[in-house]
Amino acid sequence: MTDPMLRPRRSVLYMPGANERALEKAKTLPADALILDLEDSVAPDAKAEGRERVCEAVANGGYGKRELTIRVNGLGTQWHADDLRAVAKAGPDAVVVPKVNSATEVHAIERALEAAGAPDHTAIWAMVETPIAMLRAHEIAAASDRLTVFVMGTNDLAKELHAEHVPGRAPLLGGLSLALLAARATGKVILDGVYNDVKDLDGFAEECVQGRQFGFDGKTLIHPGQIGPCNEIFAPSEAAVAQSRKIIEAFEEAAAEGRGVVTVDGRMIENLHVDNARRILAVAAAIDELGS
Ligand SMILES: CC(C)(COP(=O)(O)OP(=O)(O)OC[C@H]1O[C@@H](n2cnc3c(N)ncnc32)[C@H](O)[C@@H]1OP(=O)(O)O)[C@@H](O)C(=O)NCCC(=O)NCCSC(=O)C[C@H](O)C(=O)O
Ligand SMILES: [Mg+2]
Repeated sequence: MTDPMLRPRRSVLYMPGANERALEKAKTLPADALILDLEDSVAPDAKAEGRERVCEAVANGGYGKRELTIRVNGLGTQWHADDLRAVAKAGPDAVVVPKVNSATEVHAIERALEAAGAPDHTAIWAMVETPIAMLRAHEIAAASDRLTVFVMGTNDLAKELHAEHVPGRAPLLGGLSLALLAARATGKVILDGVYNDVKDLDGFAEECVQGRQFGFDGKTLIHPGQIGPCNEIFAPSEAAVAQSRKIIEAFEEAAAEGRGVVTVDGRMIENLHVDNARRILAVAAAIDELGS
């Protein structure tokens, strides 16, 4: 794959790091990426055991092409430093750090990974999930090249805002937009937050469509049943791929005749639409490559 930023991250499944059955089951699930969690889903008494278990899972492998990440406990917790040291040794594709609130914190994480000898391929995925992180989203995203992905923490954000979870997510839209603006301005990938009602697949699909329309690259998930619909919704549709090919072809024909603008199906097409069509084809090709 040419561009690591184009790696498919439609479906990114969290699983409790202390749950051996889930860690094993994940090897067969069609998620693009996995987050082996040491934070919210692991009880304080099980943190040390969970840490050992997820690091062992990464070292043993068996997850195929799925991108493998570990979510550590947050800065300022009693587990953070030990988690980072263990993760640096295990060398997953990324370390997911919750509640990142400033560029200074990103630099501290970066230094800790370097000091612990983390391999270069272990990226930082920063969770943005507090009001201050929304207001500082750009400084956080721009703080490091090692930070490649923003992950929305919409449960924590709603909690901090004293907001209610409602269909359409009106109370969260300001924060989602700020994080998206920051991610796009700095060339980072950005993943939408989780949908808590694992039985409500209609509501889940609606939220996936909303996330895709907003511009998110994919969504974080909590249950295997959410993977299939999420993969489908975040992949370019056959119609979008066909339309992209048509746009590129029509524009190239026009350009050969010295024209910089053309219409396709009655709509104006300029260079920027062609760039977008090429991006859609590249995303579709990366998804095909993953499946092969
Ligand atoms: C939400 C769950 C607690 C539901 O669990 P359960 O009722 O046991 O589910 P099922 O009986 O339907 O499970 C069916 C089988 O699937 C396996 N399973 C379930 N979830 C996962 C998973 N996430 N990864 C892998 N495998 C999974 C079960 O083991 C069953 O397998 P089998 O027995 O072989 O049939 C549960 O789904 C769960 O724990 N989900 C993850 C919770 C989690 O990780 N939470 C933390 C991340 S979300 C977050 O932190 C939010 C963020 O920070 C924010 O602020 O927004
Ligand atoms: Mg959270």
